[in-house]
Amino acid sequence: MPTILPSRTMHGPSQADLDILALLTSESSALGPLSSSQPNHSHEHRTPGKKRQFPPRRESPMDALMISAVLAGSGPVTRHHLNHGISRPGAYASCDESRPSSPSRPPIPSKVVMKSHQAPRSERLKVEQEIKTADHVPSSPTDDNGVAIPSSSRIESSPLASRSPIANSLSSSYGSREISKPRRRMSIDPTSVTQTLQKAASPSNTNFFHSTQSAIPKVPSGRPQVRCMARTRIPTPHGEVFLHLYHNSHDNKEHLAIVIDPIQLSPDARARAPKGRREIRSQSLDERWREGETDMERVVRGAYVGRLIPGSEGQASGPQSTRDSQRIEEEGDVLDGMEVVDESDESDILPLVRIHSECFTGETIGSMRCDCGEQLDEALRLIALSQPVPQTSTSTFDALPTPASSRSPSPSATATSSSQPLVPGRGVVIYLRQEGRGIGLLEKIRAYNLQDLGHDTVTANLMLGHGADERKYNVAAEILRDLGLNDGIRLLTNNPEKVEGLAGEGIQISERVGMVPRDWKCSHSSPRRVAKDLQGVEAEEVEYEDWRTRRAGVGLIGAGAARGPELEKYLRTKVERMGHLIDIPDKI
Ligand SMILES: Nc1nc2c(ncn2[C@@H]2O[C@H](COP(=O)(O)OP(=O)(O)OP(=O)(O)O)[C@@H](O)[C@H]2O)c(=O)[nH]1
Repeated sequence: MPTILPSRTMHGPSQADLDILALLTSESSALGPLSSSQPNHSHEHRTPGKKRQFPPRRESPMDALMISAVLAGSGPVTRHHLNHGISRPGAYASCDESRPSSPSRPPIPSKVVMKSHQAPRSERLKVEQEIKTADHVPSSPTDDNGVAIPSSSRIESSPLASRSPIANSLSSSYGSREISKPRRRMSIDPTSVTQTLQKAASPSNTNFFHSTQSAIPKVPSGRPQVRCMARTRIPTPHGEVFLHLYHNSHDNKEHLAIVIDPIQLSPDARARAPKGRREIRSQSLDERWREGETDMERVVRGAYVGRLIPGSEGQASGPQSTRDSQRIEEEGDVLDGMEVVDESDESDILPLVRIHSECFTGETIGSMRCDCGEQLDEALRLIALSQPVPQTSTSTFDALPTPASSRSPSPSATATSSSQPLVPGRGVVIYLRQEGRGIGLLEKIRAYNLQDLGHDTVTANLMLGHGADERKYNVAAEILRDLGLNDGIRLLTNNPEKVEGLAGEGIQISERVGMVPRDWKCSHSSPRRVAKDLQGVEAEEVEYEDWRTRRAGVGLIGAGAARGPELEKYLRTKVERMGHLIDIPDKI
């Protein structure tokens, strides 16, 4: 009877099949022997009680990447294809694939193909060399003061123009990402200004602007120098503010000033403010940084007036002295040899100032170990609050701390109780990077653990070998001076050391305003308790005021949802332009 062979046997293995089988099962195979060809350990000589000896493990030179690529029929792959991707054209574009607006997209092949994003190293080095040569400017141009203008400060008309054809062609074939290095086109990084300042600074100020980041900053003997490097408008729950970033010659921290000055932003606020009110502006930002700087350079660093409008070029500010004399001339205050009316004498509220020290835990993760987050929020709210102009001149107020002044009413209380017309609030939060009262975050975290063992904040600091409070206020004083806020401010604090520290640096503090925790305000002025005795609309109003005080800001963790057209645009851009993995809802 004929034997019925399985179909595979009927066709019989080809010579190629047999060769592959031989290769895979041989001892020298890269994949190692198959189980059927495992060495038979039963033949090994085994001494009783001794562990069995296995031959040394052989690492396969093949890896999953290679195997899957080979199986997908993508041609030769080696493990040295670092930075080469296995990708289908159109990969990462799952949304785009279904988009009707991309009909020109080529059909997606089912086969995976290898696509190199990188040229061979020798060619890449060649391109880099080309670019370096193209960027090299043999003789550095100088500004009018003879100070060399570094390449970072020059506007380059056409960065690719001076490259050789080979660099340009390689640039296009490899994509600009690989070959173009980040380049600055405007003098927003004022290296030349640094040099100018270094000239002006005392010889000991060689670390000004920290040209060597790793160097331990030297503390100059005199007052620290500060410079506002940039400012920008930020919309907040308390209105729009101008964030100023400062560098200084004392430490290598970037301290900040959050300026609230609505007259710079809204004609309505300007109209409501007393006529002589001056804008709070940084002198160091507004001054000329180098000869020939352009308006656009000034606008980009924030030295502009009013607000920036999309599509416009912005109106660059002039150096402050020029602006002031221009303003006086425009307003007709200078009349040949006649009396000059100083409008600044007109009654106005003094700027409210808060010197705030950084607190990552309180401000970022909403730690309830301290009220720093709330204080920051509350300070901005109080500064932005419209208030009546005080009846008596504040300049006669005793500024120095007294027990009575620590209970000084907050501006909100004054604002709501008075029937006087209100003027827009103004002032600044100086945000000092003095985490943990100057000991830094690491040490503060350690201090928290000691506090968890029962010690208070001061003892914990001392146990770690620190002072109870290691903060200084000299940089803050210089920032206030730069903003023109050194001759009469209201200081928002309960901390007498701050008052003394600032006064010692020459800042004239006309009044101290208490920084009352919101919860205390609620329970001590007891709107809820009062509400219990009230009925109807009145009770609702008191309760609403209580809620409003507690939830004054929406920026803090757990305090509510941030919302607004600018935030919406920001989120949309992240999704549409930057590929963030989140769907934009139909209706925001
Ligand atoms: N070392 C240490 N620092 C803390 C602790 N809790 C908060 N801080 C820091 O304290 C600083 C805030 O200082 P506070 O003493 O709360 O307040 P203040 O600014 O001196 O005083 P006010 O102006 O009245 O608010 C921030 O830098 C916080 O990081 C703590 O437990 N230990």
